[in-house]
Amino acid sequence: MLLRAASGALAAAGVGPGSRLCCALSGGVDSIVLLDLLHALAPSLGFSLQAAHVHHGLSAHADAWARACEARCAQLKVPFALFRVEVPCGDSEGLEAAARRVRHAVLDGVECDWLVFGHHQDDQAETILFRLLRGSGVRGAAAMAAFEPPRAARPGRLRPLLGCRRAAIEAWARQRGLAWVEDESNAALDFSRNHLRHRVLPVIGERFPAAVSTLARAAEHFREASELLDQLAAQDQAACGGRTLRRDLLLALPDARVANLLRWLARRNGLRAPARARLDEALRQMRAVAASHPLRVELGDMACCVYRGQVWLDSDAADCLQPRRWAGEESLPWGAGSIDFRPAVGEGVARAALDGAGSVMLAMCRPGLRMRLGGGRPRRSFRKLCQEAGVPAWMRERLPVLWIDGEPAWIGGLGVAAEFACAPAGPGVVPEWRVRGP
Ligand SMILES: Nc1ncnc2c1ncn2[C@@H]1O[C@H](COP(=O)(O)OP(=O)(O)OP(=O)(O)O)[C@@H](O)[C@H]1O
Repeated sequence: MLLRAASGALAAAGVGPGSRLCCALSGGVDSIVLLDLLHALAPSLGFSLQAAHVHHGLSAHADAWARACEARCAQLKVPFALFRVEVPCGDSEGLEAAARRVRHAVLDGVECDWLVFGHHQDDQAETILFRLLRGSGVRGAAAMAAFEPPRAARPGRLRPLLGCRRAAIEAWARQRGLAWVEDESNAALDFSRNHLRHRVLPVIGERFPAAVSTLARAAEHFREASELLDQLAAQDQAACGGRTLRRDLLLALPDARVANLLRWLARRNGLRAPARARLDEALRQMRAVAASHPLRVELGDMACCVYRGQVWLDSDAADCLQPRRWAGEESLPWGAGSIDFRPAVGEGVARAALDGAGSVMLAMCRPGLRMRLGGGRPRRSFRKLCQEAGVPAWMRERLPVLWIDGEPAWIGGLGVAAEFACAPAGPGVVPEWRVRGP
């Protein structure tokens, strides 16, 4: 039964000949059984198997767990990797959460297609209950996925035992005579999760004997709903103009859809989704101020920026705006956006000034920058130019400046310096700044 469930879950994720699996081995009964099952399935499904243990150094027994994992892998002739990590103390989310974050980060670096975890149905029920009690939304209530496909350089995640009960896993371990280690923290009732496991779920089970599988089923419904919300966010993003959103189109959407879209954008960029109250505040301000008013609202790991009719999420510290040499490229990256250089006639920077220059650099503003924007106009300081053009203070340090032999020739959002401007009907290059969210 357990073997069939695991094999079905692997097949559903497309695991087959050539797939490289790594069993995340804690040494506890769940992952010891998982390793046993994967080892049994590898020849018939044709995947290669390795195992990895993360040594957090937090428990007095940590060395013994690592040795037990290594010994079991040696018995099974499964290649084994041990990772020693340091868990930072004083994490705002607590030691357990910090350990989990460090563990996942190190496991993500394992050379494989799939990391395989021993989570089971009882874990799933505890997770959904725990998250609901913390007021989580649809996404959090979706709890854990049976599989998460590989992303960028990160291996995918598989949880082949997610449909299996803890009791069935323990029964398998006993029947096969497997040895495992007990994590003493699992018995400690002071952790909320353990409290749910040992105190709350048994009481619920007295009245609702199928509570664990029912809660796991509810998680699946939430997962479906969460996927639909993600699809809606992708559609809304496209309808609002793509990577940078058009303010007018975005604000034509109801609040709940704007919030859904901003959360989705944050997650897609590896940032923590902003708290509900911050999102509400961003929306309130966006709706309250005039369309032409620039705005920057902090949203935790990022900020929501509104400028010249565009809205984007900004996680870009100004110090990531690296100076770059321009040597005729069509486009250069600038923060999360780009500067595109468009050949033109009678506008932009004079081609001759660019071609004859010793160095053309794209960089931030430097102290003391002064520039004359038009023939008859006075030379002005950078601050004055920004004030006149209504560039908000938070935007100023991000403005790209094109420096020709150390002189400012163009400032993004402001214009071309009179000395470098292209003559009427002469060949020119127009730099175009494309602001984009992360
Ligand atoms: N120290 C470890 N080294 C390698 N894998 C581990 C380790 N600890 C846990 N795992 C893997 O994670 C699974 C879940 O473990 P556990 O329930 O202790 O973690 P969790 O914190 O509840 O979950 P998660 O780490 O996924 O958030 C285990 O079955 C195992 O596959």
